[in-house]
Amino acid sequence: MKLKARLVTGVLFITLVACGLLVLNGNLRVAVEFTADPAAGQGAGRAAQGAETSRYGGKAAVGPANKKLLNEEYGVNSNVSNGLSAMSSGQNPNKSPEKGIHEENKIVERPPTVAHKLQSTVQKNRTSQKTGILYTGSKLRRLFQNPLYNIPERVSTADYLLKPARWLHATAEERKHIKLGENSGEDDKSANGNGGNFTMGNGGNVQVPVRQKANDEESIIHKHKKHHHSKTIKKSKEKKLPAPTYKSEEVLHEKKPWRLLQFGITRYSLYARNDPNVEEVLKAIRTQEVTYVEMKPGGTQLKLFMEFEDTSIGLFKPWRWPRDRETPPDHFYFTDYERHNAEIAAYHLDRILDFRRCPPVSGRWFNVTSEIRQKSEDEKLLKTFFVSPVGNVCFFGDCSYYCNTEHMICAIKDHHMLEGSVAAYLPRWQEAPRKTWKHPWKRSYSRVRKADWEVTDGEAFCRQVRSTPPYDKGRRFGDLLDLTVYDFLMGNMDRHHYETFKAFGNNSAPIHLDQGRAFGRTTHDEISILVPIYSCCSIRKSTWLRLQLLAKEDYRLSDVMRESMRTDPIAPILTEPHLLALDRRVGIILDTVAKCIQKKGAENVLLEDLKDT
Ligand SMILES: Nc1ncnc2c1ncn2[C@@H]1O[C@H](COP(=O)(O)OP(=O)(O)OP(=O)(O)O)[C@@H](O)[C@H]1O
Ligand SMILES: [Mn+2]
Repeated sequence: MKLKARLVTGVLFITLVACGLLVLNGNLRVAVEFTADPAAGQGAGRAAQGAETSRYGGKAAVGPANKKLLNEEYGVNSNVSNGLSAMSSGQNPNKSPEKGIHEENKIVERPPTVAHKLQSTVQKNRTSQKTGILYTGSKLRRLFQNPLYNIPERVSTADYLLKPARWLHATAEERKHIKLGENSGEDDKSANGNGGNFTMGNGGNVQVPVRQKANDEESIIHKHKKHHHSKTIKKSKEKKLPAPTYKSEEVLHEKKPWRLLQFGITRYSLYARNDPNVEEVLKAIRTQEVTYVEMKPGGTQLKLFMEFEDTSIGLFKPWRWPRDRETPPDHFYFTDYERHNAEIAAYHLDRILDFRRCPPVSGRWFNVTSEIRQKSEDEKLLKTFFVSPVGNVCFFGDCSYYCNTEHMICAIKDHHMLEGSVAAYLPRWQEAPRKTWKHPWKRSYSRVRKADWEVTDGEAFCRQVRSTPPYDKGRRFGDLLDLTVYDFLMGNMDRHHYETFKAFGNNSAPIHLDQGRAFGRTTHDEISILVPIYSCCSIRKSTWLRLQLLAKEDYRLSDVMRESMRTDPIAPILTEPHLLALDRRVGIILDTVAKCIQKKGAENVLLEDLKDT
């Protein structure tokens, strides 16, 4: 009770401070109300409304200053510029690139969550209280301090994915409607504040629910529990392990960064810009003892579930070939090897584009014997281990592609050491079920057949997509274009499906998973990935502005990517030619958009997601 009282007082205090800042800074960028794609939908409108009445929100003070926001204060040209020339234009001496830094203190970020506050001991040791990010390099720092990366996010209680997180963020009144003792994260319609307006499973021929993954995901948990806590888990329950029960005290005492990170998942992103748990989770992935390993069923190539000392789960993908090996030109995208370093680079890119839709991923060296083989009870996996003629420990596992002796995965250092990537795992399926959607511009995955979009007029195909749920309203169409930008930059042709959390219905950000086939070629830019942007002649405004920033010398994408990945335990993650390809591709996107704007006018091309009036 005492703790609860203190918590309420703390939150009230934050609200007061936030409101104070709003009042004091009439021309503040705080005024820009940011809902992920407010342009479009009722859904987003509802979210915004929710945010206004939320105790974190306060009324947005919209001032005339915001109108000048784009061209002056973001440090980008809001007039239509040629992408390649923007890349070489350098900085306008009249507009200080540092402006964002000086004004930093005025900017109200998403307020610290209660989960963050609970972690105060961890935060105390951080070098940067403000951002919670340990960056030393100047360009990345400058980028994240730019106002474009400090647009406040209006997150309301209802926007949090997990029930304990909603409870932590709720007012006393709202808490009455959140029954923590109950299991499912989905059933609590009263608490998610959407008035039953979720259109889950809404029809339309673009969406294709694919496969039930619950069993896959539960399996590691079952086996692990059986192994370590066999007394507490009854056999009869193994088939359908319930989601965790949440008791308020348990929630309040939650200290594990991986769990606190999950509490930060919202309708808009997997983590907040200032969430210190991201770095904490990366640190945990890099240093924690591996306690259990099992093959992840499903998917085409070998992946391992890995459980760590702190009970968190990671998804491991192994080193397959050297970083400078290019995908052979005759290789189909669907037969290409997955690259662990692509998964790591994709996480950094996602974050640098400010999407925050990809779970944190880190590289790590593992001892194949002591940290994989000896930690597994998975017979199917164990029987594939062997020692190669030169004495390296190898295995190949069980999967549909490349799981055979010809494609073995071998230790590449000291006979035992193997590099891999580990992605922080999303909340368990039972707690937060996800829906899988077919990407409308999915490739055919056949050597001979063409996909629909390849044999249909581009504009007509785009119109068809835009008139079909979930792309007809809400934020999803903008998200699809963001995904296009993301995939084009990485050269990822393997985006067949994407996932969202069911609890959010149609109006939520997609989760960026499975980038293992990205970063395959350095000299080739796969223009067909850009087709959605090209044939719809559309892009999200905030993304377009960020790309312009990343095209500038002071924020150059290759430089911030290099810097962002420098601290990874298996750095360098990308070779220089891959980094330089990123800059070239930024130029291509900006050129494509510039041509669209010339043809159709900015108001018809840019999807407004920055309300500035
Ligand atoms: N970090 C994660 N947390 C939770 N689930 C994940 C995570 N990463 C991947 N998954 C789940 O595992 C599935 C398979 O992973 P991934 O797509 O990376 O492997 P894949 O072998 O490329 O699969 P596919 O052949 O289906 O493309 C994903 O579709 C997703 O549902
Ligand atoms: Mn895949």
